[in-house]
Amino acid sequence: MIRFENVTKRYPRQKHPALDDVDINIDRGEFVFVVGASGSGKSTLMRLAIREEQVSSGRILVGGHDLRRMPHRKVPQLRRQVGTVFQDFRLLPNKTVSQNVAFALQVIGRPRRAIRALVPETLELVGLADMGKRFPHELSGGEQQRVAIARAVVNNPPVLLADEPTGNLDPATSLEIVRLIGRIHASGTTVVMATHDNSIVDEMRQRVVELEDGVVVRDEEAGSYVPKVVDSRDRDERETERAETDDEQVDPEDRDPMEEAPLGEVTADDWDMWDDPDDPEAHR
Ligand SMILES: Nc1ncnc2c1ncn2[C@@H]1O[C@H](COP(=O)(O)OP(=O)(O)OP(=O)(O)O)[C@@H](O)[C@H]1O
Repeated sequence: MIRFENVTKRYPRQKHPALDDVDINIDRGEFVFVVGASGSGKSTLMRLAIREEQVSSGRILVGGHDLRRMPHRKVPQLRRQVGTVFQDFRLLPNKTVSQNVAFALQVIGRPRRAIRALVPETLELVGLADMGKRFPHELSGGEQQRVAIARAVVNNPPVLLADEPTGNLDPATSLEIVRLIGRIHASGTTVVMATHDNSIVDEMRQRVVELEDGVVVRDEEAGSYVPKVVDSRDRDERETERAETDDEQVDPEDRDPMEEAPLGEVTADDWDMWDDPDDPEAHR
């Protein structure tokens, strides 16, 4: 379903690659935790999988489609097949809970009748049946994350990517969120979740891929996670390196030429691309 083949990602002017020769094969229906210390490359892996970034070398296949060769106009189509959830929820503050979830369907042109049915159904799935009329600021962090999850799955994508979805939540709420994602997985969705929260990894007992400085150092079925204590000098050096880069202007030459395409560009016939009958890889 998602295949990273010898993937290396170098950011401009960084001494070390963020990902270095990474090989991971995620089959349809799997639940995979991507773990590792801060800066190990987890978010980079996620961003590459939705083509927010491009690989420096190697290739990534999602549903059999080589992301390097995917035309720009197909990127919104890819992102409709891969629901995403982030640490900071990213809800639209001026829209209600229902409107936030409905918006994900409106931008892809789903008919009003379908939206009216799907939104309450999905809010019920995430345990927010009675909160459709509230605004994000009237919700707890855990509730906001449930809305974000509802928005990510309302279109029933085959894949859910969650990048530190519990990073802003207390331990009890984190567990509720990861159990909710577990239920979504049980209904057939392939889930990839980046985290450095060992308690949720240990609770779920799913496959664990561990990154260290951009390299896969462990790939284990039903794994657990014992975070390594990072030498504070190493961490300080890395943070300084990152800060120096952030201060610099990015040369336009170094920018990803495939900037994010607006979701509104998607047309109905783009759906065909996902299940390409001529593509032997598409159903892996
Ligand atoms: N846009 C960027 N430009 C330059 N370097 C970057 C960029 N994004 C990430 N990096 C560098 O790539 C490496 C991997 O970062 P990444 O954000 O993928 O790690 P992470 O494991 O997700 O960390 P965290 O858990 O703190 O989010 C780090 O050294 C980081 O400084």
